[in-house]
Amino acid sequence: MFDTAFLDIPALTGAGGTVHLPGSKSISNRVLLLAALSEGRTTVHDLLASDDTAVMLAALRQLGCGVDASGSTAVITGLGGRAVQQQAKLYLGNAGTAMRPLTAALALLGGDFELSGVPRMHERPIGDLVDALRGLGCAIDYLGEDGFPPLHIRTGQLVLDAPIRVRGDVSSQFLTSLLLALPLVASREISIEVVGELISRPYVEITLNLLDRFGIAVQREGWQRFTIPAGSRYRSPGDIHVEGDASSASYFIALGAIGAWAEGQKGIEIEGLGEASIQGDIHFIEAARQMGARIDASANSLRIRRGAWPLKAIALDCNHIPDAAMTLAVMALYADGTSTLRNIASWRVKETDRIAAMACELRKLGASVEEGQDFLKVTPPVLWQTAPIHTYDDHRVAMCFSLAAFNPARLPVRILDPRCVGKTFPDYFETLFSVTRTEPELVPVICIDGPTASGKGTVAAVVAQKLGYHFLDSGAMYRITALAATQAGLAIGPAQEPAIAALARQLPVRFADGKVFLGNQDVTETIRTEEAGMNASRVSALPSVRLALVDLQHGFRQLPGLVADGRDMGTVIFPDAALKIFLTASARQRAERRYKQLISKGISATLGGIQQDLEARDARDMSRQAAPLKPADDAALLDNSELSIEESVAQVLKLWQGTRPF
Ligand SMILES: Nc1ncnc2c1ncn2[C@@H]1O[C@H](COP(=O)(O)OP(=O)(O)OP(=O)(O)O)[C@@H](O)[C@H]1O
Ligand SMILES: Nc1ccn([C@@H]2O[C@H](COP(=O)(O)O)[C@@H](O)[C@H]2O)c(=O)n1
Repeated sequence: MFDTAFLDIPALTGAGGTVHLPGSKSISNRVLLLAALSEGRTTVHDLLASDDTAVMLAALRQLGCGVDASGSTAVITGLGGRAVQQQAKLYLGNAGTAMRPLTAALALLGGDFELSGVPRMHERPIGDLVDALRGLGCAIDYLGEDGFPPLHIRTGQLVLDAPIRVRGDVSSQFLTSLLLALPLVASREISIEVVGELISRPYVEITLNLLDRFGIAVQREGWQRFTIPAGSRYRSPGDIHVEGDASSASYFIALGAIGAWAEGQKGIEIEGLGEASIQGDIHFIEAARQMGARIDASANSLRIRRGAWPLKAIALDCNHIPDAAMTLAVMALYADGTSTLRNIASWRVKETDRIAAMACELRKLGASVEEGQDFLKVTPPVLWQTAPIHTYDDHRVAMCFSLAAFNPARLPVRILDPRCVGKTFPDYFETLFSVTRTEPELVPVICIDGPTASGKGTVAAVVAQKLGYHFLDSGAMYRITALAATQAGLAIGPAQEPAIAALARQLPVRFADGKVFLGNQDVTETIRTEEAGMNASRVSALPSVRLALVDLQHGFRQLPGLVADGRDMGTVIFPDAALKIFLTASARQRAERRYKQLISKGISATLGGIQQDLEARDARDMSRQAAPLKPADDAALLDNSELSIEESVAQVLKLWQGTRPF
């Protein structure tokens, strides 16, 4: 997951590859609750591991439920219809799929519970559900504003002899919550009557489908009346599989429709989700087809390719695909006219006011947008612009706007707070980058060159981490080559140059979990000695060795960007880098830093000896024929003798920001 303040996505030019989707959020949290209410153990496979499921699992644990979760599998030992803990304070983040059903279940079970969430959760209405539950005799108080969480639930006096009435036109989750919870008290037949037009019906269909899997056969009369038969009891199915998230699929379906693919590629393939899905958002494929996407669908997989281009503008009632429809709003940027998305009033009470949010952010890109209480009209930009995209702690806003990176103006897109995708798709951006491509020159590179122990590696690694970029420690390549040569019995010098270059071309180097491997050998520490540095300096003076390592270094230039440190990053390897820094410090300072570094590792050294060594190494690096150490003509010079690491990093980031179009 990108845990950075922002993520800059370079302009993207193509898409192709296979996507494995995370499990559906809607199914995951419903299944967890049903498993918790059932007797016995349920093994949930392919469970979504995300912020929303994490809060549900934590709440179930607090209620005394057995939870053994690891990766995408969770074994739930159910409560069998009663909360073991009669008292708990549950924090439910921004997970509507946890807040609403748990409110209903705990109100019916009775006890003393407080349910709260993030500030936005306290702005999301729950009054219609509370009214319906109060009508049954449940005791629920508002701890803040009336109609909104946080809530205090106590034991009430249930009266179940009349049909329960609930509004269906604000959120279908109120009906879903009652349907999931009422079997707890179904000693007699219980009916629910929906007041108003029921929205987001496909989500209610998911609920009915899953209730059926857990032994509850709800009878339905149209979309107005639902009856839970007398004597209904939750029965664990034992094992249950969660299908891939259809709403999350929408970004990759759009990607297939927008991104041209290379000759011979099959477009975007999505596995684990197809026409047999029980999720309403699977109908997004029909909308995408209307816009021009070519989609081949089987029961459990989808293949998407670009069809009509530009996409065709649409006018669509999106009530049946409320979440995935946000993706259409961004696809509309690539359409041949104005697209209208209607019947989307429910967007206003989601993680954020999504109509307002989408309108505001689409305008930043240059689109003309008309916004109504329940519709959005999007006309593509005449002139594309770029600006930081605010994401409102809403995972879908963040994921949708990544698609703007295909803009014809080839502008990068900045997504603020990319971590918010953790709600449903923690690895969204990694997955995106694994199936997109761009021209190498569009992948930004920051080069930090300079003499030994100036702090290049330290600063470069922190800058890379703050930007979510890849990191190339090019010095390690020479250190490893020198080690490989020594291990092969080759004397480091011109006589063995062809043999060492041959070794370098095939160097079996691997970087994993902060470690460096030469073949299967962990050489992380071995290459860090002063002797290894000196050998690296000698080997790096051999021109054909340098040449042999060029492709390996170019290979690090991957989406979304690269920070590379070394001696010739800006002058030779990445001459087109967007930012080049030449980082220096006085020889005395550098010797002191290296001295402290070695002493802290338990390696004995003298300050004088170190200063002599590093000056000798710098002299050789600067005087060699091939790619000598020197600032690139367009490099910014940064002397950090008097700067801390944090100050050096801040300086680099400031210079970097100066190169960005945001
Ligand atoms: N202001 C500073 N900026 C960067 N590093 C600093 C600073 N002050 C102290 N250091 C320390 O200096 C030491 C040397 O830094 P680092 O290894 O990053 O240098 P380098 O230039 O990459 O060296 P080499 O070229 O030998 O790999 C580290 O222990 C680092 O923590
Ligand atoms: N781009 C580079 C990087 C390093 N070298 C040589 O390798 C030696 C070790 O580098 P460290 O950054 O790990 O200290 C260095 O002294 C250089 O001789 C290089 O030539 N080009």
